[in-house]
Amino acid sequence: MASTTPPFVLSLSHTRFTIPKHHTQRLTDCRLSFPSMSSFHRRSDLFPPSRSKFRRRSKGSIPSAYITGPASDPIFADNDPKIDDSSSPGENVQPSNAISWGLLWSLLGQHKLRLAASILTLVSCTTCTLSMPILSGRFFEVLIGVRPEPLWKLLSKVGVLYALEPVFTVIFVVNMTTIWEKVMSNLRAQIFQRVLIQKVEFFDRYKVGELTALLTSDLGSLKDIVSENISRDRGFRALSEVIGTICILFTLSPQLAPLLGLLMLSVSVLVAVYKRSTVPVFKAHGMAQASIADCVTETFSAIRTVRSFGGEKRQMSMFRSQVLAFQTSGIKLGAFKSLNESLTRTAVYISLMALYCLGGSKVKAGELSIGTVASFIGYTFTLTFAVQGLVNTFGDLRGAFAATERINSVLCGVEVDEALAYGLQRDINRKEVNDKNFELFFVNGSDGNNQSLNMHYMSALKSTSNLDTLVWSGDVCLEDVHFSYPLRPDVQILNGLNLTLKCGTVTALVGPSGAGKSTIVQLLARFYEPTRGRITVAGEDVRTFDKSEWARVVSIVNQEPVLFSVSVGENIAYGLPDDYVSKEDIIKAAKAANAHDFIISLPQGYDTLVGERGGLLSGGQRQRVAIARALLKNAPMLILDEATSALDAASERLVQDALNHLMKGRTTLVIAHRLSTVQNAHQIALCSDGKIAELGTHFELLGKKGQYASLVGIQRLAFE
Ligand SMILES: Nc1ncnc2c1ncn2[C@@H]1O[C@H](COP(=O)(O)OP(=O)(O)OP(=O)(O)O)[C@@H](O)[C@H]1O
Repeated sequence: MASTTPPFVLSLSHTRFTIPKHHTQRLTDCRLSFPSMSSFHRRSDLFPPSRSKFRRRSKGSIPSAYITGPASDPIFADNDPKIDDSSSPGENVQPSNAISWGLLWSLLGQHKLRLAASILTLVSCTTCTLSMPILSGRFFEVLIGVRPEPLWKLLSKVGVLYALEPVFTVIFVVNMTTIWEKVMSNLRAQIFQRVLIQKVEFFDRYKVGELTALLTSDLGSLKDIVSENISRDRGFRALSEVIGTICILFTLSPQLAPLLGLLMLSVSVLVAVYKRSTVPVFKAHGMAQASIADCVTETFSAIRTVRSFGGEKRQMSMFRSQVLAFQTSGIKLGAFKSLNESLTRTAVYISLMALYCLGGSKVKAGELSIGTVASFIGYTFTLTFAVQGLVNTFGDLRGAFAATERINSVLCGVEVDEALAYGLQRDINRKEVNDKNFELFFVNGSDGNNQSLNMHYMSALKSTSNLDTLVWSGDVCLEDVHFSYPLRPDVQILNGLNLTLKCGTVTALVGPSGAGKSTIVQLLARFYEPTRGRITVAGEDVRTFDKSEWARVVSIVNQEPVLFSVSVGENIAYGLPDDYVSKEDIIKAAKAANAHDFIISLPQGYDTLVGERGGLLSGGQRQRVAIARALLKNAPMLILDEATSALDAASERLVQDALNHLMKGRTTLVIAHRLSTVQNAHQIALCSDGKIAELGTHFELLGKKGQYASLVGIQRLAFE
């Protein structure tokens, strides 16, 4: 389909941009962080739109289109996921846990050598520790002359143990810390990725603060389970000491050991029963903490609104109640913890008393040597600390389990956006990708924890058509589209909507507030999928393309473009987040977006930081940076959702100029309340009651004297 310049587009034929002949490797060196301007390199191509160059995947690369059902000429890799034709995406998907034992094992499995070293050193330092009471007993026996061993020999053995124990401890702690830090980094990356690939409705459901808490405090308590439990009296060491001590006690005195063993068993049962009752307290504490984070995030992200309404006192009072709730749950938690410790101590004191009474009488009766009782006393103390430490560890474990359950309940898996996850996983798996950027997201032996979810998405691959080509050359059609938002399934927003966005032309979408215009944008952007009907491009259902591929062919500029808190240049370069972008290309894009002049007048030019969400720039400046970003992206389809409505007349003119440039030759959908701004569009669609009620050019619709004509009349009156 031929591309035509809309009549209202200012002629910019004098502006021409060179198209670099070569294509640089896409994704070869993915730039996930934002390098400074000086490190930007050449990108593959640049605006203006040219259908002769398609910078995306070359033929023969990984296929990107799939359909369910039989395929005439399927081109797919053996390891592409398939489902039988009867099941649709999402059907029969078993919720899978974000954190599972399997995943933890795979992550730990990457550190086999270190694990082996840890186990060896754990056994060694426990052996040292547990040998000491035996030597102490012998020491007393040597002193009172019942043991014929030279004192210097005994002392040198003690000296060697004292020297070795700290060395083994250091090796054990260093190895355990290293393993767990690495495992946690992997896990954090996995969870981040898992959140990132959720469907958009997931983000409608959960607040940013809740999601932040998952990745910070909840994963933090999982991290603490090892970092806080590698000291002598905690965790594995405590466990090995308890087991070792009980074994030694049985060897030393089969008569005394059962009593102490029984006492230990009682302690464990008591503690276990007690701990079961504390799970809700841990959960409540975690949730109270998440609420605080939530309140803080909400307050500071809306600080201007808070200021403008004088809402400080209200926010303070909200914060106060969250903090008090956290405090109450913390105190309750503390009480449970301390009670737990006291219980342990009391039980161990009882065992010591039992030892004094029983052991003492056996020594008097000549059935037990004094050295053995002395060793027993030493072991009872070892047990005291070890059992106490174990109970603390169980407490931490409870917290970690509660946190894991929270993470798993939020990320239960059924809301994963498979069309996104699948494409992303394949991009990451591609050989060209710089592995260093993604190594944290890999788990040995599997593609992370999303593999099974993706197995339900697609069946057979139909074509490898270049999506870029399709969008540059074909119409985009909404066919009998029905839609209701997942969080409000009863409210039908679109009701059999049909609309064709002709290739290379401008379609304006107008209509009363709440009619569903922005919803159409969200569907075109594939933030949501239609509940019935379909969206096609050049006749192909868009659902047959993975979403990351789709994202590359659609640019959206809306009323409130979001900038990242990096430099202006880096924000523009975000148009091609996977590519290196040269400074010249950025400047070229900025010039075309009427942004260059204001950018160079900023203190550090293109390196000037724009502040959080671009707050250090004016609305018009933000808008032009967003347009430059879209120009750099050079996507064949463009969506302008009220892109100029928040601007004053001067800014609007500059932005409109830039937009006209951007729209040239692209399939464009413009949403505007001010009808004067869209009257030159190739076609105007009036959306009402979830359908397109009227369609035609400005004059055709005026001639119909329908809803559009009356809207124009109302706006004209308002203007006059
Ligand atoms: N994420 C969401 N979840 C549930 N309902 C939503 C969501 N977003 C929008 N809606 C609802 O969908 C309906 C259509 O909203 P939409 O934003 O598409 O209208 P619009 O025509 O763009 O309105 P306006 O011109 O005022 O921007 C509204 O009733 C709105 O409340």
